Amino acid sequence: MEEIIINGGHRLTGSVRIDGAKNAVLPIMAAALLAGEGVNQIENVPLLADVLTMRLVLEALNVHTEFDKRDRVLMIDATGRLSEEAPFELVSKMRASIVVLGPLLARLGKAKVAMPGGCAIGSRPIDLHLKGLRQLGAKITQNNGFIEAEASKLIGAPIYLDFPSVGATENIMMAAVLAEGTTYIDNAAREPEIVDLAIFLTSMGAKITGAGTETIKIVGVSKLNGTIHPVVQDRIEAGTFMVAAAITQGNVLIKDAIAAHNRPLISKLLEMGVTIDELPEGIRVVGPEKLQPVNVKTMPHPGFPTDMQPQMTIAQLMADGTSLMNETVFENRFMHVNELRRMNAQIEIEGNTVLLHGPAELNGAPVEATDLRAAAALVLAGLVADGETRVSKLNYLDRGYYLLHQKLSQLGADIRRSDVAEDGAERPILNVVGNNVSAQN
Ligand SMILES: CC(=O)N[C@H]1[C@@H](OP(=O)(O)OP(=O)(O)OC[C@H]2O[C@@H](n3ccc(=O)[nH]c3=O)[C@H](O)[C@@H]2O)O[C@H](CO)[C@@H](O)[C@@H]1O
Ligand SMILES: C=C(OP(=O)(O)O)C(=O)O
Repeated sequence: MEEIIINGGHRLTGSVRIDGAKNAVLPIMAAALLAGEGVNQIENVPLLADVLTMRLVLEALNVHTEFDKRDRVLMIDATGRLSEEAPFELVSKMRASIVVLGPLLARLGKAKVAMPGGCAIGSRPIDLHLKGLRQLGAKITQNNGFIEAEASKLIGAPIYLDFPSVGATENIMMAAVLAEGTTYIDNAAREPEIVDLAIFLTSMGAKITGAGTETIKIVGVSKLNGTIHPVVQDRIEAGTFMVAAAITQGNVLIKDAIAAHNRPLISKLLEMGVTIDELPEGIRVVGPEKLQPVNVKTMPHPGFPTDMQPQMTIAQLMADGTSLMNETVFENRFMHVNELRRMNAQIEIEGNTVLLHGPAELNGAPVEATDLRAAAALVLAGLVADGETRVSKLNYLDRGYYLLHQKLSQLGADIRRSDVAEDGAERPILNVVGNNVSAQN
């Protein structure tokens, strides 16, 4: 069983480099399907399990890919004869693979993608994706667990999203870039990853304005070409390190972090008494002796990100008093709470709100991750717990963090990753070469 083993109580100091964003690279990899000519060169690609899964999805669609893991460059050549079917085995492994639906439909006039199903944090329907694609003229049916979409021609249209869904905005954008005429997406998602996707598509030859605002305008073009694109920095990984510094009375420079992408987190950490300096070289975070309690509500961007909610609850637990966390985006994103209770945390759940009673005196314990950000939160809890914490089910962590344990160790945490073999002996699981992982797929 792979575990991260942490002995809490160490101050974090130094600087840390953040990788490219998972939530930007996945739709960008799907958008590469739109290039009928030329090869796409995606740079700053994070070495994550989800990236490897999306690469398999592309290869199942007959796309040729080459991944230079040392330099983090992924070449995607979608100029060959593509298949329209994204298989169940891969889509069921990663919900985000649903974003191949829009580009496949635009490129081939048809697509068959397995229904992604729910996941631990919520039921996560895709009705808004399908409604938008239908408004562009697609005929969509659901048969035997697959979504089948067809359109001899996509035609631009005004589309209003009932909720600013990130995935629906991306799927619709990627279909509309090759549609005839103009599409407006109203109440669009405004996340920085939407902006990065729009930059990528524009560089491929698409005509998009308004990404990052609530109305995105897309004027369809007849073809798109391959381009070169560096993936934007992962604001959630950056935010996770900001919380790590805040709770350990640390002093950490998050290199090249983009403050504008983490405004809601910065604002809440300042309220808690954390010192934050926005410098040309990044964001410096200095944790105080005592954190002040603070109430937080998750919202679509530019609200407080749900992907930082579990990590933020650790800062709230360490604060001097009771804090509230209200989760409004996903209906089941408090699964880390039961594990934290095993570490002696005093937490009450009332509907979609938790009351976190601080300052917690956390005890190290064996705990299990239940989803990606829960895994990160448990690692953070281990940094401030008394004694040894062992976090298992690291497959969740590997979806979104590359060598988190190594980066924390370089900042002074007592943390290691092990694979406990049959004979009980521990051995490192990742074959690390410099800042690279070899033979991971
Ligand atoms: C790969 C990726 O980028 N994942 C991110 C993306 O997920 P994802 O794109 O799945 O998230 P959405 O913004 O679509 O979902 C937000 C809410 O809208 C609901 N909804 C969504 C679509 C739909 O058709 N119908 C519907 O009801 C969902 O169930 C959820 O309650 O944005 C989420 C919200 O910031 C993040 O937590 C995820 O990390
Ligand atoms: C929920 C997340 O991702 P996904 O949408 O890929 O499950 C996340 O990154 O926290």
